[in-house]
Amino acid sequence: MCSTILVTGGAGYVGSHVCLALSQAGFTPVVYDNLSNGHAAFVQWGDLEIGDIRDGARLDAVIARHRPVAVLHFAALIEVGESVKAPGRFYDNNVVGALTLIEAARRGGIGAMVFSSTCATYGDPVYLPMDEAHPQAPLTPYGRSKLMVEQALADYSTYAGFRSVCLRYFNAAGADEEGRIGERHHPETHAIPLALQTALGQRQGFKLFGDDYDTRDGTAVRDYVHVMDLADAHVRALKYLLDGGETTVFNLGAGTGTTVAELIDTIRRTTNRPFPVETAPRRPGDAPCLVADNRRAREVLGWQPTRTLDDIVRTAWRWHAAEREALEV
Ligand SMILES: NC(=O)c1ccc[n+]([C@@H]2O[C@H](COP(=O)([O-])OP(=O)(O)OC[C@H]3O[C@@H](n4cnc5c(N)ncnc54)[C@H](O)[C@@H]3O)[C@@H](O)[C@H]2O)c1
Ligand SMILES: O=c1ccn([C@@H]2O[C@H](COP(=O)(O)OP(=O)(O)O[C@H]3O[C@H](CO)[C@H](O)[C@H](O)[C@H]3O)[C@@H](O)[C@H]2O)c(=O)[nH]1
Repeated sequence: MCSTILVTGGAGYVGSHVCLALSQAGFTPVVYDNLSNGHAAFVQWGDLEIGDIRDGARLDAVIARHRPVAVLHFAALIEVGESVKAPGRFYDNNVVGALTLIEAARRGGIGAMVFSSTCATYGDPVYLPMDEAHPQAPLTPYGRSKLMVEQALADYSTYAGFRSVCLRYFNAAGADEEGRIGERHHPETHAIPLALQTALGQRQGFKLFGDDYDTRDGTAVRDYVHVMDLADAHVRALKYLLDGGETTVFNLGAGTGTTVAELIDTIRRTTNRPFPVETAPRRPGDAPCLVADNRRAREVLGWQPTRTLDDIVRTAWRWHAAEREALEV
């Protein structure tokens, strides 16, 4: 089997790791990315086609050239804080872009898509852990842009026979075991890379946002899932669709909650560097606790997250330390 898969946003963090997993599973990824936040050097397992998902004609040409059998759609603007400042950019890129892509896929004879959604579509938790039936009330334009695409995909399935799997990630983290690719966001807002860059001396100190939450140590709880476990789930979701599976949604989280204080302890232990941490006010829009109920992905896809928080921090540390070294050369 060497079916070609169109991977939008495949030059970014999660998409590049999924390309690695696709190639290991015998698929041929073709990355479609405008490189606004991606890196050509992350495209190592197939061709790179530079283009924007809002450019239907360019998509038509790429689909005609490579004849993919399905689309994995990662391309999006992802910064939650930016989305509050510039909602129009997010709706244009994430919603108009997704609709343009779906239409191009259909014109090109593609009948299935795996879509990167997020736990941010749930908003504040009503109950924990959160399953896929949890109410969806996003707190930001970013989360709402993702929910709108989920809803459009549901209608495309019902009324046009275009099948999809929406994968709602919790906190993607970690890196390729061999250090070939990793997390490189500009600007970086995620806790793990920021703490590791502080441990490396690239940042002054780590700001811990809020120690007055109603959690076991007062800091916010998140569900960190290794990016290669996420990648494995994408390959499974793709095979599910190629086998004729019907449109559905899965949570992708490890199912375990970690507080920010516990995360910092793990990072200090792994790096063996006692970097400075300063408590700061809560970050606006942050939920106190987000943990996935991942039973559905386990049962339907046979998915099993196998990497621990230690694996996440170890692989991320290796990646960020190598990035730091590269800067010194
Ligand atoms: N990182 C996380 O923890 C997380 C959590 C939940 C959901 N997600 C979702 O996963 C997906 C990937 O996230 P990531 O962390 O890898 O982000 P990323 O910024 O590293 O990757 C996104 C990629 O999409 C490309 N892109 C953006 N807009 C484009 C456009 N209009 N046309 C073509 N390419 C475009 C960027 O250049 C980049 O390579 C996103 O859809 C994001 O919303 C990520
Ligand atoms: O410098 C920092 C950065 C983060 N945090 C804390 O660490 C936890 C994790 O924060 P991240 O920014 O790493 O991740 P989020 O949970 O905010 O974000 C995740 O969920 C978002 C939606 O809520 C988006 O989907 C995003 O892409 C995804 O990583 C939060 O409690 C946050 O307040 C800090 O204390 N200091």
